[in-house]
Amino acid sequence: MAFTLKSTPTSFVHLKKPETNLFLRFASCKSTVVSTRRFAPMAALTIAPTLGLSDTFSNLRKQGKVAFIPYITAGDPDLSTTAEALKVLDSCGSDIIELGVPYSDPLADGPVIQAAATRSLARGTNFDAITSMLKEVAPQLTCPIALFTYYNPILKRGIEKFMFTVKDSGVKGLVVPDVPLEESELLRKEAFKNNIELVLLTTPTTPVERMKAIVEASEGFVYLVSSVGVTGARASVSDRVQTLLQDIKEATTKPVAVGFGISKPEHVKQVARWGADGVIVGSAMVKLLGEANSPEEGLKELENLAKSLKSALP
Ligand SMILES: O=P(O)(O)OC[C@@H](O)[C@@H](O)c1c[nH]c2ccccc12
Repeated sequence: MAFTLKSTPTSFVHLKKPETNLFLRFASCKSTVVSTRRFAPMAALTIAPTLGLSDTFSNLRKQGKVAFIPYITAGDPDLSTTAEALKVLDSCGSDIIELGVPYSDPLADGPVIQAAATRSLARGTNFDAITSMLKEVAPQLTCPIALFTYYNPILKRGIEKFMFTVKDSGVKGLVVPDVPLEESELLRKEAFKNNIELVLLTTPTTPVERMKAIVEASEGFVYLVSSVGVTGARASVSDRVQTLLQDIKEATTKPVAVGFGISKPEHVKQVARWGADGVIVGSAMVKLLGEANSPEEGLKELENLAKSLKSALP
């Protein structure tokens, strides 16, 4: 389904007609004419439907590229800044954006993302406001959104209702870090019914047989948690990631993205060299956005970090 552009988004204009494909990125990063042929007059302004997670990775694999996947917390510092941040991250070349639903008991999160969730909830951010914002913004993005939520908010809303709302908002993927594999069957069924790719996570302490089952069940990509503990920027990425990636790639041809602790260009270079198909960066992004003196300052710093990490990737 092609979307008619309601208004030219600040960050991206994708003009597409059968005989003309003018692909321009007017971005706060920089205006890059990626590829252009003769521009037929009166081209219909349409946004091509966003690809899903798997298709995004297969396109990148064909180009020998590694996915840049930033994570931010919805509603921190506020939802309108989140909407702008999504456009900035998209225009800086993000391949997938992980958008976190703030939760009061984020067990796997370190202090930066916990604080972001607290600030967002204190402002009254809720699931309905997030999905309404996404319904407006997602069609303006070229990269897919993977919604990130803990399991409890899904159960509270009801899996079927939750999944329908997520699909209706234009989201293409879902990351649920604390759903036990044994309980994920219904979630996976509903996700599949709604054409949502449910991403599962494996960790350095996951037994090999369990890792194989997780990898088999995961859709879109496999999330490899790089280190034990909670989220948060680390000084370096554990070199255990190299062997963990090898073990997973012996078990599947599905793309594997690595997260936890990645915050610098040298980190993303290292993880890409080890064979990751994608790198996920959360806390370092969230800190800049949520702890800035103003939303404008936070968006500018977010853009600078996103550009430096993206340019460090093949
Ligand atoms: O923040 P980090 O260390 O860059 O890690 C990514 C992480 O933020 C994101 O993927 C995420 C946010 N909350 C989580 C909870 C569990 C697993 C992953 C996450």
